[in-house]
Amino acid sequence: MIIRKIELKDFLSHKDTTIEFNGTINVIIGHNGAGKSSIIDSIMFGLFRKPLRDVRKQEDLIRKGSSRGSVILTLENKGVNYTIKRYLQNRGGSTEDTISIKDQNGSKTLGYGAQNVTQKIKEMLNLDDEVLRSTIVVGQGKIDSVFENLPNTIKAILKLDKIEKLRDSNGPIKELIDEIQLEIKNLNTIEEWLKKYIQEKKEKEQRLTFLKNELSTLSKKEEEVSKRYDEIKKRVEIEEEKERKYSELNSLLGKLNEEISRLEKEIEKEKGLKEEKEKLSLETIQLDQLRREKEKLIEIQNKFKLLDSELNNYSLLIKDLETLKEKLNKKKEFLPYYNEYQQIEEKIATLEEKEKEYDTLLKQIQKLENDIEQIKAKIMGMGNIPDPKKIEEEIEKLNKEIEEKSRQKEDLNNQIGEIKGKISELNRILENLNEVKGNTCPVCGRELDAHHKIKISTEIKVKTEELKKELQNKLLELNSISKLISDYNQKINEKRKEQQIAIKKSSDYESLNSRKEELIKEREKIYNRIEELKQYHELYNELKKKEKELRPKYEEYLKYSDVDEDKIKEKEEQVAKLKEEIEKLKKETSGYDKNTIGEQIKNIEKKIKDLEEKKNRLNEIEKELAVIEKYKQILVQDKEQVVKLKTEIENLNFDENKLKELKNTKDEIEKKLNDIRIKKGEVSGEINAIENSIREIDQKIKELEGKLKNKQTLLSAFDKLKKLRDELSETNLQAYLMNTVRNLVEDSLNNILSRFDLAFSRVEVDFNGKEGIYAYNTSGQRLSINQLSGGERVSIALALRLALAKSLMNEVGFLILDEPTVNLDEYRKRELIDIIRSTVEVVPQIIVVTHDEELLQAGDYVIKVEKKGDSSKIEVINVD
Ligand SMILES: Nc1ncnc2c1ncn2[C@@H]1O[C@H](COP(=O)(O)OP(=O)(O)OP(=O)(O)O)[C@@H](O)[C@H]1O
Repeated sequence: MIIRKIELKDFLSHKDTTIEFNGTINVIIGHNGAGKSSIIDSIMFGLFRKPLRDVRKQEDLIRKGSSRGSVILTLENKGVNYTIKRYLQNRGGSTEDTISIKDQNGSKTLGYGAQNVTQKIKEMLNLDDEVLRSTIVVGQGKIDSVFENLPNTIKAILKLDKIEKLRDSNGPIKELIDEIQLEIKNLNTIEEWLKKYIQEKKEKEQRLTFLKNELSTLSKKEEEVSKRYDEIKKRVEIEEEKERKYSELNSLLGKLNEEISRLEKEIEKEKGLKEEKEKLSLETIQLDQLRREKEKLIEIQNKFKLLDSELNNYSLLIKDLETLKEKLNKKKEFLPYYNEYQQIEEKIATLEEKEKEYDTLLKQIQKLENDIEQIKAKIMGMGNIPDPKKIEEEIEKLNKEIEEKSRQKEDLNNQIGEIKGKISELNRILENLNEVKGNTCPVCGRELDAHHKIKISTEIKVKTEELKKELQNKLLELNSISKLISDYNQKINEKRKEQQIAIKKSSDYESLNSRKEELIKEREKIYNRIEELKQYHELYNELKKKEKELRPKYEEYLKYSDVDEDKIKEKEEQVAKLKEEIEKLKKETSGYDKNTIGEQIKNIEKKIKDLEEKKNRLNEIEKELAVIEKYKQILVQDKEQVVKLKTEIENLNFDENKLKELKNTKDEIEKKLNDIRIKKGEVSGEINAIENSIREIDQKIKELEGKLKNKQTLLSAFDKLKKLRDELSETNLQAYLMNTVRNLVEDSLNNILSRFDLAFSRVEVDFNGKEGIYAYNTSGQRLSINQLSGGERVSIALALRLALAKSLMNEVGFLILDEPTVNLDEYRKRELIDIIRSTVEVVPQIIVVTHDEELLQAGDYVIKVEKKGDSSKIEVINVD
């Protein structure tokens, strides 16, 4: 396992640093305080959350000014990367640490949380931070601290503490021994119990035999008594059956005698009932007669009622007849008016059409007059309409003016162009004149002297001024003409608008006028038709007047129009029929008094009611007599039955005393049988209980015997464990292991030292000696570590750390050294450089932190650390 990369965020002096360890010997170089050791701290923090330096609390590792920090450490083992993320937060913030693996199959988280991650790393490296600090992570100036407590370091690497814990007096082996001892003690007690149970079983079996004998004697007795009991029981049952029958027949006999005396009492009533029947039959003979009488009287009473109503109807009919006759007279009186009215109506109907037309025409005339008046008003409202042609002429005139002015404008533009051309020509001459080198006049071609130059120049300037003035005037003129043209255009626009309005107005005027003419023509036509219709209209009015006058008489006639001679005749017939009817009723009711007939009916009804009650009683008596007749027959049968029952009772021959005697004997035998059975039950119960108890004892014996089977095994386990505990003691297995390791480390150490070019023949590891390590010089003298020079000590210490790493810490592939050259002179330093170079053969990766530039010679990958402001920065330097 080597360190591939470390990424720091706000960790100690590092704000944001990423370092890759790409060399075999990676040298981290920088001035004091640059932030080098912080990198080692971060590696240790990444591995175990414990920096190399002492900090009061973990928050002190966060870069000042920041509230959180983090370290991401990447380790590599045979092409597989492990990434450990550790977080620091102020005030208890929480972000979980993680460890994840990344190989060709992708990445996977192996653990969450600070403790889990640390545990995982311990398992991967197979050691903890303590061991790492005492061996391959070396703090500033602490290379030779490895000599201190070497045996303990090795014990920690070998995890001998775990063996010690195994055999501890509270440890698991001792615990097991105690448990087994206790178990054996328990088994001894069980053995005693077993003996007791066997004895108990024996006693119970003896008692069981005795009880079984007794049970068989009792069973025989029971059989014999039971037989006797069955016999007597049968006899009792026969007598009891007789007893039952005897009492049944007696009770029947009693019931029959009771019935006979009840029937005889009922039959006695017969005579009285017959006499009553006779009497009532005589009395009720009149009932039908009375009923017929009553019906007759009711009929007469109804006829009286009908007569009253018919008399009333008669007087009403007579009244109706008179009214009809009066109406017929009136009808005749108003008939001529009615006929006249009818004729007028017919005439009006023939005129109705024309009258309607007349009316409509009058309305149309009214509307036409209105429309004509409105059109006239509109025409008046239009006022004078200008002539569009005249306006067109004015526009023509204006267009001509514009043409004229445009021509003038064009002339002026030409003139202005000319003047401008002249001015620029003169300017050009003037410029040329100033620049002329030779002595020929550019204007006239004559000799050009200074005087001539001045003269020409003055002339040109005068001329230019004149031209400019002229140009000014022309421009003014051009301006005023342009203004005139735009005024004319403005006027033309206005005239065009006027012209459009005039055209619209005159077209409106035309259409209104023609509409007016049309309406006047139509009005004339209608006037003519009205004239034609006037005579009919007047006739119509006259007829209407007459119709109105006749209307009341016509309506009076209508009131009686439905009356005629037939109706009167019909009424008269009705009167005659009713009169006949009345006469008939009077005849039928004669001889009766209308006022007393009601009273007569009531009296008869009372009598009928009385007789009906008697009739009911007569019916009841007849029913009772029929029942008595039946009773007589039953009585005869019952008496025959009594004789039969008495013979049957006699034949039974039942004796009550005999039954009593038999019952007593049966009770005695039954008691005896019960006593035997109770005794038998008791004996069986005891037998059962004893058998159960024997079964339970057998079960217990079996269980105890099962438990005792282990006793031998436990005894031998007890001996073995005791022996094992002895074997694991410091003087046995641990001593053996330490000795083996000692040999291993010693061989490895000598092997490494042989490459360091030191003047020792051999180095010895001795855990018993005070110093732990001894060196033999070439003369064979044994020297303790304290007797060696500082440089020699550093060499041996480094070799020892490497030897431990190589022989005992296979999983770790790196060595970290912080400022290893402190306290070394120049010569030793150079030696150390050689040694570090040689260590590469032992450990695949070395990380050295130093401020000493000389150490650069040892490295094949150099990382420079600098403090810039408050923050550390790193830079990879090419060593060459
Ligand atoms: N929590 C912190 N935040 C910011 N800076 C810190 C913090 N703790 C310590 N420092 C500073 O970090 C700097 C680097 O310390 P570091 O021990 O890594 O230096 P170095 O390069 O190993 O120096 P030296 O060779 O002197 O040991 C020091 O200047 C120290 O003051």
